Amino acid sequence: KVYQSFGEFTASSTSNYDYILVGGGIGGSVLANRLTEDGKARVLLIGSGVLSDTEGVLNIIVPGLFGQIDASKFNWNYQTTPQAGLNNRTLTYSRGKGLGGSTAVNAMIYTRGSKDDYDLWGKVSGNPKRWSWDALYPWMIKNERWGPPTSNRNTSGQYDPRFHGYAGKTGTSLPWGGPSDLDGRSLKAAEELRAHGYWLNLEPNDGNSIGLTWAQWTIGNGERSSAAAAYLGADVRARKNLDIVLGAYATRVLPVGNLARKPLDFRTVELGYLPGVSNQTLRLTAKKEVILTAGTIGTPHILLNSGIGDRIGLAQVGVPLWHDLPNVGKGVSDHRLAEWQASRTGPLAEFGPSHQFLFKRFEKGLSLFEDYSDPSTGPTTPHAEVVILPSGANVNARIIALTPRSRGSIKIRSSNPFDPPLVDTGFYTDPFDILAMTEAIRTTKRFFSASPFTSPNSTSNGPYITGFLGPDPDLLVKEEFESRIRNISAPYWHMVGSAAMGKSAGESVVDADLRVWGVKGLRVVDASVIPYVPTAHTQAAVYALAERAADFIRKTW
Ligand SMILES: Cc1cc2nc3c(=O)[nH]c(=O)nc-3n(C[C@H](O)[C@H](O)[C@H](O)COP(=O)(O)OP(=O)(O)OC[C@H]3O[C@@H](n4cnc5c(N)ncnc54)[C@H](O)[C@@H]3O)c2cc1C
Repeated sequence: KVYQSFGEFTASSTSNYDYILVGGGIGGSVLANRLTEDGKARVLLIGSGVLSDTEGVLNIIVPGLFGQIDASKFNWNYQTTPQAGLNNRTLTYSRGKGLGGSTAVNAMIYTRGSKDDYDLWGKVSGNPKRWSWDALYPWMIKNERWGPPTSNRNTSGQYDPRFHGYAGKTGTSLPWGGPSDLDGRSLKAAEELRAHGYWLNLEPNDGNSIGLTWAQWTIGNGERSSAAAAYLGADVRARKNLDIVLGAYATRVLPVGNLARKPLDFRTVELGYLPGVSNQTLRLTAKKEVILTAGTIGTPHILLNSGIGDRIGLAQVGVPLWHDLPNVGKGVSDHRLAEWQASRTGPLAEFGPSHQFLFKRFEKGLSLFEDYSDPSTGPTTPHAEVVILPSGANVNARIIALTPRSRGSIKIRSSNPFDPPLVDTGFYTDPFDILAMTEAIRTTKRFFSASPFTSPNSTSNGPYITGFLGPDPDLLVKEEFESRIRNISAPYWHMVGSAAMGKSAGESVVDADLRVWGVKGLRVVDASVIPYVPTAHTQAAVYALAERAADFIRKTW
């Protein structure tokens, strides 16, 4: 049953659930579906925020209306702390609030990342049989339902059908339109620059994403395939063993049973409304376990509010300590994005999403590697991504530095669980990262300097690219260039690692089974357990992780 309000739920609730899932994003939606599909376990999924059902909301469903989603309803709109690395700017940090979580508001780009990214999870967790590219690949396939774009255009030569799933839940497809004039030039430019490490990569999602690729999207049958749309359809909502409560906010998890006996057993969840609505709270205890699925910001926020975290940090804000776990909320990593533009001539006909992305690995001899070790996870891993986006008279390049060394944190500001957390992205606090962004911009500049863009005959009016508008590291003095980069850089909302998996409590928050170290009854299944940000947009990795986790959680019980 779906309870549309917390009030409706509190009137009839019982503690009759095997699993309580806290947060309705990817982790919550996937687990709610998979843990109830055999009809045996009873599951409660706690949706979040207020008015959180995303079903039937046109601006969410129609991919082209992405820019018009009501952020006041469906986004937490966290504010970061002033960022020293961004000239002390404070930024809004987006996280989805409705059912489907961030997949209801995200940009729908479908990229899995590199084989080496996933193999690192295996190394740091000590369990490569569970966490590695090869171990997770079947779960990527299980998640995916690939289909043609609704324009039914010819897409041959734009992907490799061997690397996709066709019977899963999340709809994926190539872009509706294309190839455009710009796409054709990009293909020729990649070919021309082969000796410099650019080429066409037929399939970006086969474990090696390096090259110019056709964009893939989590769009199925022309609609956004959010986690809620894909995993919580009418048939799933109708299951007798699944309850979904919307408009509830998890404040804390609490221990049950003998509080003098360690490890403490954290199977109780405390729920409330967001402040200003009601003071009513409700406590529910799961029979088997509580699974935090509240995302990279929500999950450490709940853990810290519960007294699970760094004892010194908790004492500073007056939260009683239940369990000292120093790494909660620490060591988060995220991509930084710079918008860079070139002006263009030629047809302006198509305004819409990008058709192509460029993933580039930096060449070995670059001077930045003389001073800094390479943080990339291995040879299949790119350092930079360029989302190529025609926009009126310009070509926008969304440039993403994919291998950050800087780390940020999620902390709590007070002992009031309703207070928003302190979100510190830590951008550009490690000097490598600004050099990496500089190189990423040079990568973009070189690409757009290829003859298909710049030769006098490339369009009837002259060159297609007529000039670079973005800050140019080869024209500006270093200080000015870097200051401009710090002014224009923004997060790409791919934060992970705030409750990272690892081999011990001294270095991580959860074990390879995603159980919180040192306590019982509590697991985390969301982006916060991913130890280092993959060199990709993160949703595909979280879907694979959640599918994998659903399977072993079910088998454990
Ligand atoms: C604006 C934006 C654009 C993005 N674009 C892309 C993209 O194009 N491609 C891509 O691959 N990735 C993209 N991402 C990232 C991707 O969507 C996330 O990595 C992914 O959704 C993370 O999944 P999650 O389950 O960990 O958390 P989320 O999807 O964030 O879900 C967490 C859920 O928990 C709920 N919650 C939090 N706190 C509480 C609480 N106290 N009580 C109850 N519920 C709570 C939240 O409301 C939310 O529903 C984007 C993200 C954003 C925000």
